[in-house]
Amino acid sequence: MLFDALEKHHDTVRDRRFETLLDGTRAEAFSATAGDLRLDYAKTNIDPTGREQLIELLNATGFVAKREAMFTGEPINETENRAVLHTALRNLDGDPVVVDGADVMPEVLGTLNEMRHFAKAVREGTYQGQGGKITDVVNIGIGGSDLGPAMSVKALAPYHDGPRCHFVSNVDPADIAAVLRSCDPATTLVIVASKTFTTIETMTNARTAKAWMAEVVADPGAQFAALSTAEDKTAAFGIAPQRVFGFSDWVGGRYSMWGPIGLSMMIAIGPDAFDAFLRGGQAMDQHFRAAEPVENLPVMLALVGLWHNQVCGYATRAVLPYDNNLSRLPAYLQQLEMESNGKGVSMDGADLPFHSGPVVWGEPGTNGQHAFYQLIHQGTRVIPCEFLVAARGHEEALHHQHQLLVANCLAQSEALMRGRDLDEARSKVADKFDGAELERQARHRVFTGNRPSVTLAYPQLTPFVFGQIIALYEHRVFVEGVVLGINSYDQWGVELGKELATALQPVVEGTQSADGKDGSTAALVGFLQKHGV
Ligand SMILES: O=P(O)(O)OC[C@H]1O[C@H](O)[C@H](O)[C@@H](O)[C@@H]1O
Repeated sequence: MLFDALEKHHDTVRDRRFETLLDGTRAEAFSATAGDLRLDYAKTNIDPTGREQLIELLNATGFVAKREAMFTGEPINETENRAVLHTALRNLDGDPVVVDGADVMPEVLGTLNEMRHFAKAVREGTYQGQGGKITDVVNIGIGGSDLGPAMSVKALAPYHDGPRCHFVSNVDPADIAAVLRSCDPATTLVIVASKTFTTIETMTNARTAKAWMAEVVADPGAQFAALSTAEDKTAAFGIAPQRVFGFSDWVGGRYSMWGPIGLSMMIAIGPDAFDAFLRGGQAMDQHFRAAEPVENLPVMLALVGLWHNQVCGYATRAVLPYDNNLSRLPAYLQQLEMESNGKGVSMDGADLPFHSGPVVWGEPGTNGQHAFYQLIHQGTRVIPCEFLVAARGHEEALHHQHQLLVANCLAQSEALMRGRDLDEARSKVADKFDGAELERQARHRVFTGNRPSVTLAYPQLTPFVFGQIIALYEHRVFVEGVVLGINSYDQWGVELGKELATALQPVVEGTQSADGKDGSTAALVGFLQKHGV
């Protein structure tokens, strides 16, 4: 089996204290830098042999050829027979990328230019709403058409000098109603972001927004823009072609914010800062494509992930940004990683003989410290943690607070590694208790330690650095997918629920009976109907 040798090796290192591995050279040897990023994975129990075995495993998968196949536009999304080319969206120098015999770059760069013109016009007021300059932008989308731009606008808040941006995703009317209540229809631009332009939540919200606008302005369609691969459908919705920004099916939804789906971000921070974001992604692409495995950040991040999930058996991964502007990063990564690598069969359709990708979750530090870190430190399950931390924030006058933030981040990874043994715990409470009570109290204060973490450090969350970070995570998903032998670029697992929801709608509305539904579903429908659904 794929991970047999690694599992055997794990048996030989599992009881070794991490801190005993940390001699004078390990911190450098078990970290990697690229561009502005430093990835430290020294606080794990991966030793030179383990790392060698992980790299051997990677090489045995034909990784180098597969990486090249992705960058050169081969249809590596085999179940949908599509190329996977989000990297082309940040290929700003325009080197040809050929799909089905044609270079896609002229069109990519052409659309990018159209976006720049439109974003500039919105920001400067040469494009206006029917009541004057645009004050608010409402992006209506879900999944990849929401999480990327919503997370980014928050991440790059210090660079936000355009109109206010709002994001509506949920079909729950509470979401759109709250946003629309805060906007003036005469000065609002609505962006309908949907790769397929069929997603029921997005289309429902888009119709609601159009009706809201139609109550006030004469031509609501004139204040709508669309981001989609389905230009026929955007026209049917009444959006003029000059405000439709198209892209191709080789851009996966969860990889799409580098192109038209990033329009709200571009309007918020301006085309130049958006370019810097793209340049950051491009710099990471160049690094990922060329660097040797041990120096390659996405490769090492992926191999560490595989070690923890598939070899050590740790089922989840906590992402803990000590950077409040990255508060939506965990949600974004949940889609990126879990929709990509949450698969039960390998590329050829056979059952996966090991676990697929981990559960990804998290919240920013220091907030999480006062909530769920208890379980990370003392719970019975080991949870590998990924810390993100900047040397500098953007609030120069409050730099001392930033230093406290950094100290907390470093303290957490140190505490997870070192722990606190019974002797130390005893000495902490020896002045308060004695005898059996001292023993009992001390045991509650023991930290086992040996809990792994990686830390991604960077100078400051600028658009350029942010681009590097996101591209790093994207390529990590690719590497993990290659080793697991799965297709990271489809998402059939979301289909069944969609189909059943469509079938259940008339049952919920009461125009169709619940007969034929399972007893639990029928009883829940009955309860909700009794209470007015
Ligand atoms: O952009 P859309 O076509 O509206 O799709 C929005 C989202 O919905 C789908 O169900 C997929 O699971 C996501 O990958 C996608 O990002």
